[in-house]
Amino acid sequence: MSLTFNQDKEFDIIAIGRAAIDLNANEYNRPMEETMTFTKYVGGSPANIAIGSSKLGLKAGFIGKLSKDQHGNFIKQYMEEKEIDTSNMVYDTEGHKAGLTFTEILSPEECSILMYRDQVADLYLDSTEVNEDYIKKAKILLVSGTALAQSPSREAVLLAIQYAKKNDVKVIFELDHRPYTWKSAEETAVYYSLVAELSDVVIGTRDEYDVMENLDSEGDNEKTVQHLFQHNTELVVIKHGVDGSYAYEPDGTVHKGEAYKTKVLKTFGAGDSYASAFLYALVTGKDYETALKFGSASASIVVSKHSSSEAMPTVEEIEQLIRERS
Ligand SMILES: Nc1ncnc2c1ncn2[C@@H]1O[C@H](COP(=O)(O)OP(=O)(O)O)[C@@H](O)[C@H]1O
Ligand SMILES: O=C(O)C[C@@H](O)[C@H](O)C(=O)COP(=O)(O)O
Repeated sequence: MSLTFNQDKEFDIIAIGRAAIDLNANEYNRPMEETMTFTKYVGGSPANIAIGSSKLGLKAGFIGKLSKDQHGNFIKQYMEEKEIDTSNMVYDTEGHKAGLTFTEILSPEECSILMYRDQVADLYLDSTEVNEDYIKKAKILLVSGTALAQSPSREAVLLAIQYAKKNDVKVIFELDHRPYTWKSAEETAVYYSLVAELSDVVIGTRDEYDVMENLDSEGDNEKTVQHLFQHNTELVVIKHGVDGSYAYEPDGTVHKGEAYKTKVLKTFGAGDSYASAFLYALVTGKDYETALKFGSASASIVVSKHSSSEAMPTVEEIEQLIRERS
């Protein structure tokens, strides 16, 4: 049984949350202390997913707040160049800045990100800036967990979810846990659980589900999915890095997705590229096994490249990789 989407909707996906700046180390395979130059890309998990979706041919929109400066302008211009609707991206008027993510590539397997997110504009998105008439036009509302970290963004996202559920819009919750802006593990677990239980699809790594369940050790996938299926969830995706990923259905069916090995330049970007291609496959009516392949292939392509957003692949690139590895 596959998820169904209202095909009469104008947008395939509307994402809500941060659109920020990635600054990826040019001198890599060394500590960031030794990196002297960076390349600037648009970043922010929901923005990356919207960009990836648009590159795959989906009609994508975005709800978010931008800094009123050159960074905000760069983000908006880039997303418009990628044919994302930015009519519901608003500029901050209180001097809040764009989120900056500096990336460190110590080695292909050892990467870390340094996020500057204090008082960032995206967390000041207000409920009055969330438009029901916009959200109702979408097949999917993509919610990023980090947007729940602080008010007023938190309430804006909860309102967006209410609008989605009222208007036959599927809610996809990408857990996207970034500890930097949360006050406590307990608070994170409360809001992650609340939103996951409201969502039609939940996507995350095993570690992120452990955060949602406030566990000190690795949790059990079966227990995770059984809890979520007692609520509104129709599909649970649990990612395990290079070990692959699983898609769980309420009837007990489990689908396994293998990672496609590649020459890794950096490990970040995997999750956002995975999500955009996985959702592309779902929205275009492919089965879950194919959706897992699309997600894994997209991630494999992006981890072999320098950026997350700019590196998002086309359908042809994904299908070619799947064919080559079959
Ligand atoms: N080193 C890698 N090589 C190839 N594919 C990878 C690699 N790391 C991750 N992937 C793919 O990307 C998916 C998501 O990666 P994962 O690390 O689980 O999520 P996130 O990037 O959100 O932390 C994995 O299930 C796998 O298919
Ligand atoms: O989400 C962010 O703010 C940072 C991203 O822009 C960055 O590209 C990244 O870390 C993506 O990693 P992923 O979650 O593995 O896709």
